[in-house]
Amino acid sequence: MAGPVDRLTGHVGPPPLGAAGLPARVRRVVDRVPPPGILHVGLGGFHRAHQAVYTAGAVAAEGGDWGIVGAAHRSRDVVDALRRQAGLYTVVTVTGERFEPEVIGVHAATHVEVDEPGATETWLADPAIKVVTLTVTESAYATDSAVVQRLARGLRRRHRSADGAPLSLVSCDNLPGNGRVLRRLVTEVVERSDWAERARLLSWLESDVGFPSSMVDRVVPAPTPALRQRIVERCGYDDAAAVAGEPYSAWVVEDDFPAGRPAWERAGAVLTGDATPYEQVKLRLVNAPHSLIAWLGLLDGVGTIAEAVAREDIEGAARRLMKDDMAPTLTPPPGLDPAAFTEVVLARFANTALGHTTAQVGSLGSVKLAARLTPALGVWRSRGAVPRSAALLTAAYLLATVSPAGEALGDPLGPELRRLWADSPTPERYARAALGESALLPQEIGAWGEFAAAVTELMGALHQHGVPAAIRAAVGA
Ligand SMILES: NC(=O)C1=CN([C@@H]2O[C@H](COP(=O)(O)OP(=O)(O)OC[C@H]3O[C@@H](n4cnc5c(N)ncnc54)[C@H](O)[C@@H]3O)[C@@H](O)[C@H]2O)C=CC1
Ligand SMILES: O=P(O)(O)OC[C@H]1O[C@](O)(CO)[C@@H](O)[C@@H]1O
Repeated sequence: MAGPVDRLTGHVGPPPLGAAGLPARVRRVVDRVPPPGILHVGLGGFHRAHQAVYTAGAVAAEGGDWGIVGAAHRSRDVVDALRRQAGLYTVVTVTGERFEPEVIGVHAATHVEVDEPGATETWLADPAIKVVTLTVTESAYATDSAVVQRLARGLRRRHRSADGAPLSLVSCDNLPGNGRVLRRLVTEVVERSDWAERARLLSWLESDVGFPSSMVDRVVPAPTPALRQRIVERCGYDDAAAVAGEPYSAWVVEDDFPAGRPAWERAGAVLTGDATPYEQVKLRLVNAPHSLIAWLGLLDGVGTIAEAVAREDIEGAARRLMKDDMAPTLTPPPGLDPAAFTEVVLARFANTALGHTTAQVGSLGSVKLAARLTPALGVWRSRGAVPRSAALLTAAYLLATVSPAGEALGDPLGPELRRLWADSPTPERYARAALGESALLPQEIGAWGEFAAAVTELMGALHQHGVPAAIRAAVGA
């Protein structure tokens, strides 16, 4: 089938995905979209290239009614595309040499929450839904967030109308103990409510609702128009919901599913009793260096993670952060060697085909630092030793946020930090104000004099002498 005709040029565009059969080189993972069994909140790129891929693999291997209902928050783009494409979209695995498209078709329904208020709650109350997954960014984890409020209301409806059918909610955001955090937040919303059935609802949450923690890992940059164009060229169809990701992918999930789950292990996921050691490794040996590379790169005007890590000084700084300051705070899961893992991570970041921008990884800095850095700092403080690369990470964040690139990073603390910088535009005064007064680090760490001194010194080096000199000052390299 031909695609749309351009009214000005008469040019016939490529057909949309789903309008005709797939080219032989593009595999469709599941033959038919399964009936709904999972509700996913946050229909972003990561979900499409991670949890949906594992679910497609599980359904292909073992079947099951595990179709996904995808809830987008505000943007219609992905929902409209998936509706047009009968739930199909392409995930392309990319490296410099590889371009491997696969078509996923597990989304049974989609909606946009702001356009269809109540739709997420209605699905949550439906006993066909046995699992809820979430990728809503770290900043949505607060009792007053729309996501958490909506989940609490939906669970209340389920408790009433579906006779309390059990289910599990799986956070797939990068937070330590993400399942426990989510359980605590939902519980707090119910506790503070004036709902008459509050006590019964709380005991049902305790007994019948699982909140497994999970470790998620795959670099999935925001999709670009260039990716869409490449798919037209390579696959012969247009796909407005396509997404690209690296070959590496991991998912470790606590096996707490009272109503059952897809056979995700058949697609490579690890089901475990405790995801904590995996989460710690992920946050400290993947996310923390990712952030350091992003902020150092941003300070030097470097656009992508791959370009930044191609610089020997920045790669060296990331390696030292992992080796000196992060690995010694970990109890890794059996079989994981932090030194070998470090090299795997650096090679992943060097993937030039991803085009993962320093601005994307550098966004929402204060929220990410709380998950990626603060717990390790607590360990160092109790040992009485100052982690120098972690101080460089903090200094790079603080300066990048007040740099010309800073405003676009969308950090909730950004406006306050820019005000502090405007009031005290020297590294010394700014560092003191930022570490002392803001909610950047918990008070006990913000008030850790030796760490603050190292941050101040390294911010001075970054500001006056630039990135390479500051890296040398941090670790003597
Ligand atoms: N992109 C990646 O490589 C990885 C992402 N993640 C996690 O997934 C999260 C999302 O990443 P992407 O999908 O790449 O980002 P994205 O920007 O493509 O998607 C974010 C999604 O979150 C939704 N969202 C944000 N605030 C919301 C709210 N208040 N209510 C409902 N939905 C809300 C948005 O609608 C959007 O669908 C990350 O913040 C991270 O926690 C984890 C590992 C890898
Ligand atoms: O969340 P960020 O910092 O934008 O980074 C992109 C993603 O790449 C990863 O580090 C790789 O899994 C994710 O954890 C992270 O979310």
